[in-house]
Amino acid sequence: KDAQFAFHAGMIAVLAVAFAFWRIRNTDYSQVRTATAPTPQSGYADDVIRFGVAATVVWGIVGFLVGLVIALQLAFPQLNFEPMLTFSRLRPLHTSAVIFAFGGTALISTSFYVVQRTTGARLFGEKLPWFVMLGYQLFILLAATGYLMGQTQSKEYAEPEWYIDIWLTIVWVAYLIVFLGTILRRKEPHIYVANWFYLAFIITIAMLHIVNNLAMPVSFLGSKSYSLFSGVQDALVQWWYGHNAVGFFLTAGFLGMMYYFLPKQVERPIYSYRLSIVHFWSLIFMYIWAGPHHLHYTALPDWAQTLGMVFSIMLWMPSWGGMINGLMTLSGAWDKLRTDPVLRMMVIAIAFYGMSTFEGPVMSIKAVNSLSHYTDWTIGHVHSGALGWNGMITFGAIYFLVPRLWNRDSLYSLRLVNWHFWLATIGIVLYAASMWVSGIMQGLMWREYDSEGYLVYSFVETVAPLNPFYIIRAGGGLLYLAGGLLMAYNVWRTIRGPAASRATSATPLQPAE
Ligand code: HEM
Ligand code: HEM
Ligand SMILES: [Cu+2]
Repeated sequence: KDAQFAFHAGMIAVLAVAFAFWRIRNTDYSQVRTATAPTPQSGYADDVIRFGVAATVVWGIVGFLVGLVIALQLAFPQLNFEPMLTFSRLRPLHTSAVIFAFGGTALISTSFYVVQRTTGARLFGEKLPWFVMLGYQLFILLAATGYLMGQTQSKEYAEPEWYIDIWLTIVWVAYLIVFLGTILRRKEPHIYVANWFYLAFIITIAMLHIVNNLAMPVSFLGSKSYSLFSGVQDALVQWWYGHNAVGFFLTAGFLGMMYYFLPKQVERPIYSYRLSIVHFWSLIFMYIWAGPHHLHYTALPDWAQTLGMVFSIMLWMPSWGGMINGLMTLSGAWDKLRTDPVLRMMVIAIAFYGMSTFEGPVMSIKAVNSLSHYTDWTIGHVHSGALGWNGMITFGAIYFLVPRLWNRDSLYSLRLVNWHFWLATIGIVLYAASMWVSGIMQGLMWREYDSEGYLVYSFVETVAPLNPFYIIRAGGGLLYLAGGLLMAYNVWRTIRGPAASRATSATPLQPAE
């Protein structure tokens, strides 16, 4: 019925034919004819993780690059010259590329790594993990090409249309089966806390995704659909989803990453295992109620807004429980920060996690939100969490994983890691600081009245002064992107470099770590 649907159908047809050819060329027919069962694989399933780690690096670069482009488009509107590449289409491309492509692929890859190492079991299913990984990449490609063609169902962070949502649901259920199946096969009676965080992320995202995307397609051969909800109910469901995407995708999943890679890198056990359990349960029970802080001063009933505010403020405690647990894991080993740039990356991630989860509860207070809402302050808050916490902890995990997955003695260059660290950190500071200034300025100008009760500034007069700050923000983004490119080079050289001196090419199953 429409060009977007036709394009996606064609794209899937081409990929399916290519996959069929690949299968035919790579099938061992001698085995088929003699009907011998393929030899069961032993050791950890790491191929799929190697693919995922490489894809994470690529998606990171793409996402940061598109971020830089839209930052420049806000500073220099003349850059909106081509309909497919306008700000309105590239913005969802950016948010999906960084959150779902970069963050999601990092979460799937690290969860596959962590669950095997902490259970002493091989990933459940031989082909299923590959189905999850490649199926998820297909979801990203469908979403991204859809945005460029102008497709959206107008729900932030849930823009793809119904058929892409259904595909993601299938992939996500397979992900749950792989993860749970591996846990059920564990050789270790105890389930390490990182797996709890990953599991909470997988289950909750499934629930949020399905409910928020309930919709009726106009035609089964067209892309347009209508949401099951309307009006304020639609808004509430959308921000229940949006806020918990932050809580479970960008927080719980990445805490799973922290709880494995940080103790491994410091070579110390987690500071307090009891604290990790307490803050896990309080985090997941509180996050789910805080969504209405995105709808302050809207048609949402007042009591619901206050409820969202109260739960947001309470969230401060479980959030900082995670931060304190991470930082205190370093007690007695702080000197390692001087020599280990990978550890430094993880620690600054935790510091930014603490900062953005302090800022968030403050912004959820209705009096503060009346100033910050709709302004660049929100954008600054988003990126101190996203660049500082999600970005940095992922970089740390990548630097940890690459030498181990490709069986190398060490990374190609620790000096480059150090450069990456400083470029990214200065980039974040420029980004967050410029957005605080422009955001608060914007908020104050919008609410300034003269003695007769008239607004002092017209809207356009509040836009013009933002320009210098948008240029500073783009500068910060450029530094962050440059750091990402150094990482890509470092990862590439590590993979191309010589194999480890103690060569053990296949990773055998080891007792749970
Ligand atoms: C080079 C780095 C980056 C740059 C230059 C950049 C730039 C931008 C820009 C210009 C916007 C639109 C702001 C507006 O509409 O006023 C934006 C939005 C957004 N970005 Fe980034 N970004 C970067 C990295 C990231 C990363 C790594 C993440 C997540 C992991 C992220 C998540 C988001 C989100 C969630 C939004 C939407 C915010 C909202 O609607 O409140 N960004 N980014
Ligand atoms: C206790 C933790 C947190 C609380 C209570 C919180 C609270 C808030 C509040 C009040 C807003 C502004 C809503 C508005 O005025 O429209 C907001 C926006 C946002 N926050 Fe947080 N935040 C927290 C942590 C984080 C973290 C760690 C991240 C990222 C990793 C994050 C990502 C976002 C995003 C993406 C938005 C923009 C949503 C949008 O309008 O598109 N938050 N948060
Ligand atoms: Cu929220």
